[in-house]
Amino acid sequence: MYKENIEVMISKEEIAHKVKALGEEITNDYSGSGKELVVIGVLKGANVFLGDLIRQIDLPILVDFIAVSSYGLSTETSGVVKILKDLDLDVEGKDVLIIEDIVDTGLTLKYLTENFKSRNIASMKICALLDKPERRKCPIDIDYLGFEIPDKFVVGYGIDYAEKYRNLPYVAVVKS
Ligand SMILES: O=P(O)(O)OC[C@H]1O[C@H](OP(=O)(O)OP(=O)(O)O)[C@H](O)[C@@H]1O
Ligand code: HPA
Ligand SMILES: [Mg+2]
Repeated sequence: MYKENIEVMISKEEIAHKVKALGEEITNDYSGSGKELVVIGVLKGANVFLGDLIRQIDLPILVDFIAVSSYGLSTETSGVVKILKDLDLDVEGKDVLIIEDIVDTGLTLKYLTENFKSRNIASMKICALLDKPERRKCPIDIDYLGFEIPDKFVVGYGIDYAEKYRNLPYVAVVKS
């Protein structure tokens, strides 16, 4: 049974309630901005969160995705080495909202925010479902946050362990 060593941390009902609230907040904040809002999901993990969240955003938005490789802290560099899948859309002059599933060390978002700033965007905000502040290696301002969680390895709702568990409808802890 593939779910024998996991324990639910955040239920699908809690997630749904939070996603609705985040969508309403984002809708209110960007209403009447006059610029196109581009919602960018960070693959693979943010795909589920983005899919639910955009249906709670009642605005004319564009959607795109980006994927980066990361090998964590095993080197002296930022830990994020390259873009595996770049954006399809031109974001110059656009309002960009980055959608992440989880912010851990912050290295992925540090790399991405610096990369997007080099593309002459109009503005950039970050929306993350989960935040693990205890793990942070570089400061990241999260504008729209779902849940702050302790330093535990989580899976589900798009988030994986060795590419497994992304399909779980809730966020769970992998029991050691
Ligand atoms: O804050 P950080 O320490 O950078 O960690 C957070 C990032 O790591 C995970 O993605 P991963 O690179 O494992 O790829 P995936 O989204 O395809 O699972 C997660 O989905 C975040 O994108
Ligand atoms: N789970 C899965 N992937 C991750 C996590 C986590 O808790 N933190 C950073 N990447
Ligand atoms: Mg990811």
